[in-house]
Amino acid sequence: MADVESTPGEGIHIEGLRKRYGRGETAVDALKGADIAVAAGEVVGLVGPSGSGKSTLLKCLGAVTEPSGGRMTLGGRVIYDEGWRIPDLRALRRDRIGFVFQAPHLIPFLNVTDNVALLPMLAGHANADARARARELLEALDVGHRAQAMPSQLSGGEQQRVAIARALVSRPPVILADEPTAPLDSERALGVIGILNRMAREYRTAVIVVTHDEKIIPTFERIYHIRDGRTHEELGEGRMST
Ligand SMILES: Nc1ncnc2c1ncn2[C@@H]1O[C@H](COP(=O)(O)OP(=O)(O)OP(=O)(O)O)[C@@H](O)[C@H]1O
Repeated sequence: MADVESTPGEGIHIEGLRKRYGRGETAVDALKGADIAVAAGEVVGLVGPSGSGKSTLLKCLGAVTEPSGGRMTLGGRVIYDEGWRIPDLRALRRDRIGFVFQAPHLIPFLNVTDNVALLPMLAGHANADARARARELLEALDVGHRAQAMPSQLSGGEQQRVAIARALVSRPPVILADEPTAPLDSERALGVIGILNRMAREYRTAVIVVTHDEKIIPTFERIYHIRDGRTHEELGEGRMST
């Protein structure tokens, strides 16, 4: 949408991504060469022990922290390339990256539709268009009947679906989900992963799920393990049924 143009539907790719915090003797190399390729429509897992660099990688992927080196392309557009970066990372975050967190973080004084429509409205889209797009997504996520409700009137699972609608509203080429199922029981956790798989396919979005959750790890076809700042790809059990 808005300021950042790209070819939609080409996923996210990083090569040799590095991140050093600080300098001199106290410098920490949190990422030493991370490689990830997620195609449009694909959902992958990202797992790793504490301190391995997961949060740093997620922040770089989400254009929250700039890497020290390496390359990233998103939706067919180069974002970072060995010290160079696109000028407007804020517009990129707003328009081209969807975030889903452990807690839904809905705005309590806006109804469900406006929670989903808020970002495109702030980005300058007509309110009616943004709300129509929000309602379409809420329908697709089976919460269309709650479109006028306030967040506090929704169940936890409904709130998480609204948060997924909000992440998709700008049709981002990538969604970054940080422990999206941690507080949920098995059935609800698998429900959320099922929805992310369905939405990835329908909206041609690449989805990266950072997780420790043993309930959902068997659902991934591919998993990136991060250890000591480097990624290793493994085939998962991929027992997804959506
Ligand atoms: N702002 C920072 N300044 C200096 N070092 C940092 C900073 N942020 C993270 N680190 C270091 O970088 C390394 C990777 O940290 P990161 O937070 O990415 O790990 P993580 O895998 O997300 O861990 P956890 O699962 O415990 O959150 C760690 O050694 C950490 O101490």
